[in-house]
Amino acid sequence: MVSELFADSQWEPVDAFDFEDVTYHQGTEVPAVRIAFDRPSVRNAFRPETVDELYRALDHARKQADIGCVLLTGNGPSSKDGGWAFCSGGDQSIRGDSGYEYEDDEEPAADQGVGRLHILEVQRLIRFMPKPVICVVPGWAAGGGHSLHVVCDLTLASQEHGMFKQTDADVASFDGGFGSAYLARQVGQKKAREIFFLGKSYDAETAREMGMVNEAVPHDDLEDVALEWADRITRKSPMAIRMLKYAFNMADDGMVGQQVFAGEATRLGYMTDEAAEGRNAFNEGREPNFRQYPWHY
Ligand SMILES: CC(C)(COP(=O)(O)OP(=O)(O)OC[C@H]1O[C@@H](n2cnc3c(N)ncnc32)[C@H](O)[C@@H]1OP(=O)(O)O)[C@@H](O)C(=O)NCCC(=O)NCCSC(=O)CCC(=O)c1ccccc1C(=O)O
Repeated sequence: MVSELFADSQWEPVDAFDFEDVTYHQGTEVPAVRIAFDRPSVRNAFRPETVDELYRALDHARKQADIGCVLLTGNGPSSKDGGWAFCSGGDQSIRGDSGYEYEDDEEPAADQGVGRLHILEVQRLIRFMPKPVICVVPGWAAGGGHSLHVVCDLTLASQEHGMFKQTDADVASFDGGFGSAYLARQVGQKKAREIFFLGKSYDAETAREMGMVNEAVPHDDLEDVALEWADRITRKSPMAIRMLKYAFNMADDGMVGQQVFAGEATRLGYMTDEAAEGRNAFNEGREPNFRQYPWHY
């Protein structure tokens, strides 16, 4: 069993990968993928191997032209105590003095003498990928897991088990990027500071009222609703959804946000006759005739 909430008939495994710490499935009817942390006995805490696999799955999903939406979730419940989690952040049991350490000494990064903090690369991948990522929270979203939910485009949470808690300051960690600054955009400065400084736990309904969760839904319906949302999104114009995501990002992402948005605008520009005229004129060694194109207003 992948997870108690997993609907077998809706998904098939993505065969290209043989992951240990995450599961990766593609929709049978909806053009979406489901990527899930698969370490329920430690509340889906991530170790460097988990982050590598997560990155590879997300990057694969990013490049699939027939996939329009990513569901990011956590498998469960824990066979030890029945507890549910989306993700409880970095696995503290393998945290070294400068970051999280690989168990396998053969890993190229393992012999460089510093631990890994590359969950931030995953955050950037989620932020910049040209399709919505929905965080599906069946239990705890804590520490770096809380930050991951913050950076996702949308968050759906289990009414009964969804719990949100920022523990970074308890373990001397601090997400000074999206996990805090973008959170403040969602819930406001006072609440964001409360979440980090006090480290209180918030249930799904409270998190929704605060503005960091889109909807709290009955636990048993959580993945069905997530798939319905993915179905709804993927019936819309891919170009419009992509441009909207980048437009939403741009206000907070500075020149990088502008660059990402402008890159997509350039792609759209390249698709015009006007752009073809510029290219053809150069290749044919002649002056471009741009006078044939209107100055739109
Ligand atoms: C999530 C909890 C609140 C859940 O509480 P509860 O339901 O009571 O379960 P427990 O009994 O505590 O846990 C069950 C079981 O799981 C183990 N476990 C849970 N979380 C972790 C973890 N993060 N690492 C290792 N193990 C974990 C726990 O020990 C139990 O094991 P048993 O053997 O059964 O006893 C609660 O579990 C909790 O508070 N967990 C810790 C949350 C936490 O502090 N996470 C780390 C925050 S720091 C971080 O995530 C760094 C992320 C990062 O890489 C980063 C890097 C650079 C900049 C920023 C960041 C960033 O912060 O994002």
